Amino acid sequence: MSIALVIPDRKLDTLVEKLNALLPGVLIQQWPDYSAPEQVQMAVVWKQPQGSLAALSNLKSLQSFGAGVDSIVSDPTLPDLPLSRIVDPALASSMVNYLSGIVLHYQLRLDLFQRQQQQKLWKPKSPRTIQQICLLGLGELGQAAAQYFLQQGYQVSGWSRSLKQLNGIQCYAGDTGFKNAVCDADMVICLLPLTAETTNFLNTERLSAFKQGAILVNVARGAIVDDRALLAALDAGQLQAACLDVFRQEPLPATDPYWQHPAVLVTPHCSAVTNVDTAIHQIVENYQRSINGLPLKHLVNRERGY
Ligand SMILES: NC(=O)C1=CN([C@@H]2O[C@H](COP(=O)(O)OP(=O)(O)OC[C@H]3O[C@@H](n4cnc5c(N)ncnc54)[C@H](OP(=O)(O)O)[C@@H]3O)[C@@H](O)[C@H]2O)C=CC1
Ligand SMILES: O=C(O)C(=O)CO
Repeated sequence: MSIALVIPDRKLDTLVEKLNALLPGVLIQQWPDYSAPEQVQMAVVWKQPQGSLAALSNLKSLQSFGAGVDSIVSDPTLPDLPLSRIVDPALASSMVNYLSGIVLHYQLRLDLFQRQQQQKLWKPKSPRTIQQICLLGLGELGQAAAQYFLQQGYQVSGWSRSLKQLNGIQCYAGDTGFKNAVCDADMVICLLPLTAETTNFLNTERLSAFKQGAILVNVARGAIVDDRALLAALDAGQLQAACLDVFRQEPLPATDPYWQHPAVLVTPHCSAVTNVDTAIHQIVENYQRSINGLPLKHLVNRERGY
């Protein structure tokens, strides 16, 4: 009985400690130093190197250590096994917290006042109007954010692959639905998964469907945005600002124009990080399900890629 952790570049002491406490007798092995790879039934994976699961000859299931699985399913050596992802109210609450802070940041014009401070410029201005917020993606995180903003009194629209019916939220799907979802929104928040369909999805044409002067917040994945199109839309004033938490290349290279752009707020992929204290329960439950031949919770649809 064993679990393998294939999570490079992260300190895993707390995760190992908690797994040992909750699953006594289960051997926790860490890539690349597997001691008994043939004993591993479940692998907990995040940005795993290609081939890192090859030695796990009796592997039954895969558990992502995060919510988005793009970096996992893009591995051509990934075995064709059930893959589950993290769905955790604590993750959703962390995302909602970040997004509520970002809305206030722009409403209070902190972006402008920060620039003015650099010039020692004392120039008061009344708050920005943010009345309608659009969520691209109405899944676990998108719906949590949509419900929060609705409770705060904003008008909320949302867009997803399949059409939803959510009280108080204007829901849309499909190509024409996209335009209707974004056209009146003062802020558009991207919470789509990165898949073949969503790569470079926010291109020139789609950004031009946004309301003039809208603000884009991307907390999903960098490659969903066509970076050149976004920079052009900002420079032309089609968009007023962009808050970016995720990037095509992370860490964001020092030469990237986003760092210096006056209309861009860069945060280092920190809006919702997996909380070991809460996510551990899903990992343990899925391990127990896996060894008992039960379906995992929060399975990824491998064909759709999310
Ligand atoms: N920055 C950060 O720290 C974090 C970022 N993330 C990112 O957030 C993403 C969303 O997470 P989560 O809410 O849990 O994901 P879900 O899978 O629960 O929701 C995804 C939503 O996107 C919609 N969608 C998928 N593909 C399309 C498409 N082609 N066109 C229109 N809508 C589409 C889905 O539609 P439908 O409902 O019809 O299936 C669904 O509503 C993750 O994939 C991850 O990349 C997650 C955690 C932290
Ligand atoms: O869980 C995810 O998908 C993340 O991006 C965590 O940072």
